[in-house]
Amino acid sequence: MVRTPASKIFKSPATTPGGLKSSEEKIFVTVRVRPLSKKECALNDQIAWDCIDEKTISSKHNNNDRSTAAYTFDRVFDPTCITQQVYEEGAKDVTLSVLTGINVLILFPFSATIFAYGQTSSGKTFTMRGITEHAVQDIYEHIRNTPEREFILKFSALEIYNESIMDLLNRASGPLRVLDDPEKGMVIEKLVEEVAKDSQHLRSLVGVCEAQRQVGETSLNDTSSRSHQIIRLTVESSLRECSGCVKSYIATLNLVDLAGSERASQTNVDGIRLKEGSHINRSLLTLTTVIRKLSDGKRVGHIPYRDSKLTRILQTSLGGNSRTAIICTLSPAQSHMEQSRNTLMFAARAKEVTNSAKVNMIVAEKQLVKNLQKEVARLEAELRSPEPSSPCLRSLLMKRDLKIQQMELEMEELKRQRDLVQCELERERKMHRKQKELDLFEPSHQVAKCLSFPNENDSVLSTPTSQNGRRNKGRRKNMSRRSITSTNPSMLVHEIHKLEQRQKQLGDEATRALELLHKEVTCDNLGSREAAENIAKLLVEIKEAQALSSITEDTETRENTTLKEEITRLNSQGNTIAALEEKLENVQLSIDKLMTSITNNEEISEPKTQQKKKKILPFSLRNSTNRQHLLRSPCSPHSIATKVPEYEQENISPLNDDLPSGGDKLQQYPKKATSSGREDGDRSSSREGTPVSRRKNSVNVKKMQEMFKNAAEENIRSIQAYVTELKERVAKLQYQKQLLVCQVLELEEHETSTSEVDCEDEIPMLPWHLLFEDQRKQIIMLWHLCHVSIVHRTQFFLLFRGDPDDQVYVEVELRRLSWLEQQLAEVGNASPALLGDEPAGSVTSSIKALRHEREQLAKRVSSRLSADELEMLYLKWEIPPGGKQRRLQLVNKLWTDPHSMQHVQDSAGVVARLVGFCETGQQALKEMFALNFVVPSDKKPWMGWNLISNLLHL
Ligand SMILES: Nc1ncnc2c1ncn2[C@@H]1O[C@H](COP(=O)(O)OP(=O)(O)OP(=O)(O)O)[C@@H](O)[C@H]1O
Repeated sequence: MVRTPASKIFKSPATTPGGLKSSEEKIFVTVRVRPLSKKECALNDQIAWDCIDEKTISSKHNNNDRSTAAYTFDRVFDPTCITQQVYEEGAKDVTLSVLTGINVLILFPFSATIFAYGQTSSGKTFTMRGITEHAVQDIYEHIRNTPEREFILKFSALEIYNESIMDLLNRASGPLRVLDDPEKGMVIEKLVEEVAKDSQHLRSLVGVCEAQRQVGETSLNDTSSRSHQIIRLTVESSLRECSGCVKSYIATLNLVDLAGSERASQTNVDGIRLKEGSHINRSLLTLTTVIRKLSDGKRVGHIPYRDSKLTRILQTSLGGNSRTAIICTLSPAQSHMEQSRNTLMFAARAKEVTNSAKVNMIVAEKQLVKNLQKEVARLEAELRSPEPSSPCLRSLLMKRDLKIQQMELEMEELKRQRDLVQCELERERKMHRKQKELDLFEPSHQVAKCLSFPNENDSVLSTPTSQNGRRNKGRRKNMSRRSITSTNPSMLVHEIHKLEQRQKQLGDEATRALELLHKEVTCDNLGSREAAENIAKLLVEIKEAQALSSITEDTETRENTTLKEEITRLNSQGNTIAALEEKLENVQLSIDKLMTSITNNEEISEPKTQQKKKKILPFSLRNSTNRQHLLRSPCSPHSIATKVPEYEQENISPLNDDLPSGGDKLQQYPKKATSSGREDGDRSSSREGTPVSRRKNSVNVKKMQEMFKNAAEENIRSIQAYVTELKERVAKLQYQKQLLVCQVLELEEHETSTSEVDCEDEIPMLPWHLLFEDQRKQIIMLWHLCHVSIVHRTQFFLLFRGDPDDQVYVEVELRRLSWLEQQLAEVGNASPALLGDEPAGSVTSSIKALRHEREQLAKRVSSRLSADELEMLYLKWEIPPGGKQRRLQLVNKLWTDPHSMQHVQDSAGVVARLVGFCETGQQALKEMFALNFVVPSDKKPWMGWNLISNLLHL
């Protein structure tokens, strides 16, 4: 027999089973009147008591004192009542309160007490035996009817004999001490407690105790109990399958069979029996006193629990945290009238006693904490165990892991959303900053930067037809969108207008220069006829070019035009610009011819050359604008200073009034000789046509011819340079127009796709990881909509996890699926076959192919997964046990919820196991996805999907 100290059981709990303060519950008091015994009958003893009804008993022969003649109790059992009835109506509720009356979530001590009180031979032992038997019976019946809970019944028993506490399971241990434990309350030291294996075992233990109890013969009772007996059943209960919380409790049932009060005169005892009777009576007297005091409501005063072992042990049951029932037994005999009356008086007092939890509240709370700590320690130990002891716990752990995973995903999603918001915020900040900058600075600063020619590599206008073009298109798209959005449209318009104005200025200058040149050549026969014709032709062409470029006119009226209006205007002038370009080419050719003709000119006459020299000067000087570097005459200050020092000796003065005076180098020019003017040196006395002067003139003419030639060449070169610049500007204009058209198209597309109102300003590109997340979600949804192979989905999902190098693959996949989805939407039932070679098929065939794929995967379940893994998956994916085709059910659940990333992740995990996807060789697999760049309309197979599926031997 395994015995453990039961001291812990004897404690003083202080709260009710519900965890609340104990209710103000009175002790349940019943009276049982036994039949007249044989002896009493033999003595012709009369029945002194009359059970008037179920609750009232009265004395038959005490008519003089009506006030005490009738006693009312919770129940009065007359002699005909059997013990079962007494149990059912007087003790059962209290008994079951240790089993059903408790619904606490924690370990918690509670006690129920049933005891029999009455004079000797009144039937206490007789009644309590029956009560114990029925209680045991009910307890085990309840255990049988409550399979969800696990019960442990522990048995201990003691007797108080002559004020000594004896262990009825271990009498050899001798008298036991009563101890006051600060946490547990009152405890009986070293009291043995034994686990009852079953009801039979429990009954045998009860039998052992009865056998051990002190019994003696008195004149009133052959087997008179000479001690108070307390049988204690401790019930520990817990839920077999706990769902996250601790639902266990502990409660005790005290079955007390008191010794009977007796009068020595009646029992005719002496010696030991007398002594026993004396102790019995004394302890019963204390009990009576305690009850009387408790019933008087004088709890604030001293309650003499400690005056006897009995009251000390029953302290909790009397006014403590206990449900208590007292069965007062009565002999009906007239001869025991007074004793019976005392019993009834005791019963009446007991009826007024109310149990309360106040007394041991602190102790109970400490106990509560301790019990909780114990339970936590137990659960922690179980969790630490490598092998969870019960399926219930395994399931719990798995659910917890899933929950953690789910929370992690939610956290990731929250982080992603946070990043998006931050990105948006940053965008707003940039917009704000930019707006401030625009307010502060000259627009052209930024516009000039924006409008600068792109690098050769940034072929913005090229169409993305090549593979590289496709790969880069996404980047280009972002780049061009960025360039659009980083430019203020009004600034672009402004810049276009400025450009056009400058172009107009150039044209004007060139025209003026040519007009003068033409005049010089034609009027003064300075050049050859061919040169003159060339210049005339050139002039016409320049004017035509100017006329064509008159598109730049009225810029002031277009200051307020919008970017789109400007683009429309430039578009409408596409032919004009092209014509201008062509015209400029002609101008270039004419200039070349002119250059050639002037260079080869040998027919320039000397006087005309001299006249020409005089008249050329104004031309160049009139054009001394900010564009002097373009048009320069032979007499221009720069040319004179550097190329014709002879002029300083020839006293030739400029004829133009526009010439600058004072401090200018032109003051050094020789004055023209006049009839009225004084001449100095050889030049003053010389005459035109004289041999000397002719000789001199001949020399000078040659020099002048040379100078003119040089000046003309230089002027033409200047015009050439102008034309070249003009051509460049026209080309730039053309380029800008095309760029703007592209940007506007992109802008419109962007506006349509995002519905963002403010797209004209800068929109920072999303960080790749955010873009990836978004694109991957789209892809997952498109896979679902297009019934794409789940192996393909798995491969793609596991291979492309957001690495920057994945960008092109993700984009291609997205485009491909978008196309496919579009086809499905447009054609209705036309869709590329999932695993076939034809890109066009039907939705039905795709679904069929997908179903076939799932069936194939289902066949792999048993071979690829262990039994344990499979069971876990069934549990996780909620495949009911005992169902048909559970493997197929499992596979059919995979990849069915595109909205849940957790579902997708889990699905990919399972499919990867089934197809044997391994982490190695990922790059090679990625390359396979890259193979599928063929446009489906090319009637070529979707190599990516087929190839991978074939590799997986499906
Ligand atoms: N309700 C009853 N019906 C029939 N017989 C009874 C009943 N109650 C008691 N008896 C009989 O009365 C006798 C005395 O009963 P019991 O021993 O139970 O009295 P007791 O109160 O325990 O006495 P003590 O205090 O001396 O131990 C026994 O023989 C018992 O069988």
